[in-house]
Amino acid sequence: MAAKKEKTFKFVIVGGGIAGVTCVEQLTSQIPSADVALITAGHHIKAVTNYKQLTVIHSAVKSLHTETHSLETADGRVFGYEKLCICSGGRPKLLTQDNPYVLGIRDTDSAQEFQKLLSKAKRIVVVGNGGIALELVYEVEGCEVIWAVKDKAIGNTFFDAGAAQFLIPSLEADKPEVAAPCKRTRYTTEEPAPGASQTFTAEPGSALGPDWHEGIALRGAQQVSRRVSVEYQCEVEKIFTSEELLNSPQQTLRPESAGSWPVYVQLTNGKTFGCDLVVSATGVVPNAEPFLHGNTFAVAGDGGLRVDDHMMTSEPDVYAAGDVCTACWELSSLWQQMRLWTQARQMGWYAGRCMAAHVLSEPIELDFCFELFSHITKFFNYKVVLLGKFNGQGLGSDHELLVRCTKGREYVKVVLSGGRMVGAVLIGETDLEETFENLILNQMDLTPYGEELLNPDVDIEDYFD
Ligand SMILES: Cc1cc2nc3c(=O)[nH]c(=O)nc-3n(C[C@H](O)[C@H](O)[C@H](O)COP(=O)(O)OP(=O)(O)OC[C@H]3O[C@@H](n4cnc5c(N)ncnc54)[C@H](O)[C@@H]3O)c2cc1C
Ligand SMILES: NC(=O)C1=CN([C@@H]2O[C@H](COP(=O)(O)OP(=O)(O)OC[C@H]3O[C@@H](n4cnc5c(N)ncnc54)[C@H](OP(=O)(O)O)[C@@H]3O)[C@@H](O)[C@H]2O)C=CC1
Repeated sequence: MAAKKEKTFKFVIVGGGIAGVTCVEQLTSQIPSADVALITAGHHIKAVTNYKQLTVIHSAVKSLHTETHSLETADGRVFGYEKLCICSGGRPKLLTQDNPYVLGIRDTDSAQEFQKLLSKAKRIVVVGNGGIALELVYEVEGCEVIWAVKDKAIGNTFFDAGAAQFLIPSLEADKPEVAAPCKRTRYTTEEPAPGASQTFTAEPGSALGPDWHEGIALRGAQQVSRRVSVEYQCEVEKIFTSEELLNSPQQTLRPESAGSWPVYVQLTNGKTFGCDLVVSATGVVPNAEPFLHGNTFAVAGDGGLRVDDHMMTSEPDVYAAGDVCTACWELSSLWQQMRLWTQARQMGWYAGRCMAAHVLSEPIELDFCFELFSHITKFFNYKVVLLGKFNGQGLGSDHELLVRCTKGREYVKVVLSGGRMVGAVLIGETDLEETFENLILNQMDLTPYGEELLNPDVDIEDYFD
């Protein structure tokens, strides 16, 4: 690299999302005198990073040179590092690039863009069957929603068909006046400090995370409340603009409909829908590219930087955490990676601890939070808790399920393998999460209890205390 290093920091963290900020917090608490730089492309950083030794640089990293331990930012500056942690997150894996009618939702800017376009929309098509789609189809009002999913049931990334069936009536009912309470710490974003170095580009900001739609009106241009039609087992065949459609020789639409919408989505089930906007809620791609060129990072099949049980990539002194990385250590049989806020925070925290431990030559073991998968969220105004191998992931036919369901109130599913609990899905106010978490962790043989385990007349909490 020709340019001279402006400064060499002990620690450099790239990315001001939850993973990067937690990593900084952990490093500065472990080694308060450490010289730390946070380099981030977005306008905002998550939460407060109020440490004297912290230098915040608002610019995107353009290239990384692991041999010289340096990186170059979009505004042409070069910084050196002793240890680096890449927390550059992910971006939406869009159905198609550069189509103004196809939108992904990731950060504040894209959510505002969606809100603006929605306010003029009468019909939108939502494609995808994961977290964003589940939240959107429930929250959007004043607009018809066509929801196209690949699977036989809704919410494939979180649920099985039973849970989906439990949830579906909520899409048809009116929303309750009072939303289920949120008992989680809320994070806010911080404006850049006055005078802080920054270049505003079209760079991605941090992912929105839990509760992102609270306080944002997701309202379309119609007088209807919620109206969702689900198109099952189909994918997008083609997306046309109105003009393309009118000029197309094989017109598949009814003539009266052609030309009345700005964009049309042809699905593999043979149906074509005109709409004002297509939301591509089709997953995330790790933001690893700026770091790859000229280096020899090991990259996982999903495009993430492979990390070991110390959050280290294959390049010396380079760590990674959050959505950009792929956990490639020998995983616990009860944990799997999902690109979630909680995991990004746990990884950032643990990466910070590992970096500090390595500098201080202290031993460090894989954190306990990677023992058991747990995720608490809210879908369709129900509290949802997912534990361990909640969908029998990787168990093949070697598992049995116990299910208890009360329509409109709760859905409880337990996954057992060899008589031991290995996962659970809890929807509604079940109060079972703590007991089940313990039963999964202690791997007690539950064979003697059989179906009694879910007997609503047995106070299971007392039973296993
Ligand atoms: C709409 C939405 C709702 C969600 N809801 C939930 C939820 O309810 N529960 C849950 O658990 N998870 C949820 N998630 C997922 C969760 O938000 C993410 O998994 C998590 O925030 C990822 O954090 P991160 O720090 O790894 O990445 P990000 O938040 O993406 O942060 C990456 C940071 O890196 C910066 N950056 C990127 N490239 C560069 C570069 N080249 N140079 C410098 N900086 C760079 C970005 O500006 C950003 O600051 C949601 C995600 C979305 C999009
Ligand atoms: N409450 C929560 O916990 C929330 C979490 N999130 C997180 O934010 C991130 C982004 O959310 P989201 O975009 O919904 O990602 P998800 O990974 O949750 O879901 C993506 C969905 O899109 C499907 N899909 C992928 N490609 C296509 C395609 N070409 N055509 C049709 N469907 C496709 C996937 O199916 P398949 O799985 O078969 O590939 C999957 O159903 C995720 O990491 C998610 O976990 C987001 C919102 C809320």
